[in-house]
Amino acid sequence: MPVTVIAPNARAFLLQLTIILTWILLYEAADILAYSPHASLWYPPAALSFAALTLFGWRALPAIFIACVLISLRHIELYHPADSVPYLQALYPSLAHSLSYLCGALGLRTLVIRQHLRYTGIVVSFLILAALAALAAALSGVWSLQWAGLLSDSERSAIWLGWWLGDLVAILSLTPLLFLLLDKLNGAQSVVRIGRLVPAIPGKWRDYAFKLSLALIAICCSMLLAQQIRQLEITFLIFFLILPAMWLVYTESVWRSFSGLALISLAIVVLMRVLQVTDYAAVYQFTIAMISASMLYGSAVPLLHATNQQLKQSLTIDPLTGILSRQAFIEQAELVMGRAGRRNTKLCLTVLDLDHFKRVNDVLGHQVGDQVLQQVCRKLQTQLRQQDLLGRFGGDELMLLLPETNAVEAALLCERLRQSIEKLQIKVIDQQVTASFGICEQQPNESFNQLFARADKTLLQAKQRGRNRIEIIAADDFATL
Ligand SMILES: Nc1nc2c(ncn2[C@@H]2O[C@H](COP(=O)(O)OP(=O)(O)OP(=O)(O)O)[C@@H](O)[C@H]2O)c(=O)[nH]1
Repeated sequence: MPVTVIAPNARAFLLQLTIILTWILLYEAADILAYSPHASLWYPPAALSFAALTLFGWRALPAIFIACVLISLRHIELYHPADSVPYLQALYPSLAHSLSYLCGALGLRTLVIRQHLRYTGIVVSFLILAALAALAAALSGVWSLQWAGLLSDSERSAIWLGWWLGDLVAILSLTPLLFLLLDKLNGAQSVVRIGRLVPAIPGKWRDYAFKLSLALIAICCSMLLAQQIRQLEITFLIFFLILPAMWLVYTESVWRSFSGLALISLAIVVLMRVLQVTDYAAVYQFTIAMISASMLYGSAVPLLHATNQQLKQSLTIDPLTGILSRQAFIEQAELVMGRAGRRNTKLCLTVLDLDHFKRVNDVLGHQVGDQVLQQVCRKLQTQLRQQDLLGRFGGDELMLLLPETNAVEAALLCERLRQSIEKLQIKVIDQQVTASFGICEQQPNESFNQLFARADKTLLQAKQRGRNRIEIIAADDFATL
């Protein structure tokens, strides 16, 4: 298949072009939803500016600035054709927007890079810096428009709050998804790699669609009621949206959660416009802001869950050999022994230890020693039944619990195991790596510790009697195979 290689310069140009076009497209979308001049219910270009400047730093500045200038010029031509606005002054709002978001984005970049922020740290910093950058963009934006002669003093004081909220709501609800999309576009090389930080959660699309539909139904119902009844209290019904939204975020991947969040915010702003409930714009804007912040915090839950799973796994499984850790082996062995006692069935515990393993390390090195341990464990595992338990007591000492097995059967199995270790053909100087086994059959009401102590003593016997051998205690007597 032919492979297209894009030169770095062409790649950079494509990136700039993509940002400019997307920015303009988002501006047009926001313009449809503007409810008063310079005040949108939700202003997506701000989200793109913040996301692109955070991910690409200074490199995204030209694209953002050019997009702003183009839009400012068009805005002046459309809305102030008669005014003699010097075109140079049209640069003020573009500078105000670009520089405000650049400061916020650079702040976030610096924190992520210098402080090695973890996921929740990134979320908290993002929320604070997004709010500050949006505030700076709104205040400098209205001032710049006044300086350019496009806004009066009274208009300036009337619109800065709506401007701020519109920007902030869009940033909180759309930037997380834009972080993921732009990072993918950038070959997962960006500073904020949320997609990498949070593990993927496999889930059915049908379940995701169900949760998302519940959220959309909650939005539609509450907003229709608000339109019909037209009472402020009724608009607060939208807060119930938090239930499906949090269900979504706790149980789905960040990609699905953040796409859902973008869709939820889009549905609210579109319905606000369609149902003509813009009188309650502030309620809905605060709802989006609160839901977004909660979903962002909530998206740490799958991460915590995955970390817990990893921790649990590392406590249960011995990382070197992949067999049960000592603790996990003892816990499971006690359960199996309890069951055997109740059912009155036979059970054996074997403790085995590699012979002269210290020599393997001394002669061949610790790394080879590790490989020998891994090889031995793999070999043992292939010869055991599903109900048998294999665990590492520590060092080169392993434990093997054999349910529903009497001493004779255990001895036969262990003899096969002993031979298979011998056949591994790991030689140290002139000697083969072998193992010694101590087998004990469980006595009535015997605890794990008591059984282990006896099996360990039996192993010692095998070592003293020459190694590479099996010793058994069937009842109270020693036997040698
Ligand atoms: N490579 C490696 N070596 C380990 C590990 N854990 C313990 N050891 C080494 O395993 C050796 C265990 O030696 P011992 O069981 O005391 O003695 P031995 O040389 O096996 O002799 P006998 O048991 O008496 O046959 C020590 O040298 C430990 O340092 C490990 O995870 N990896």
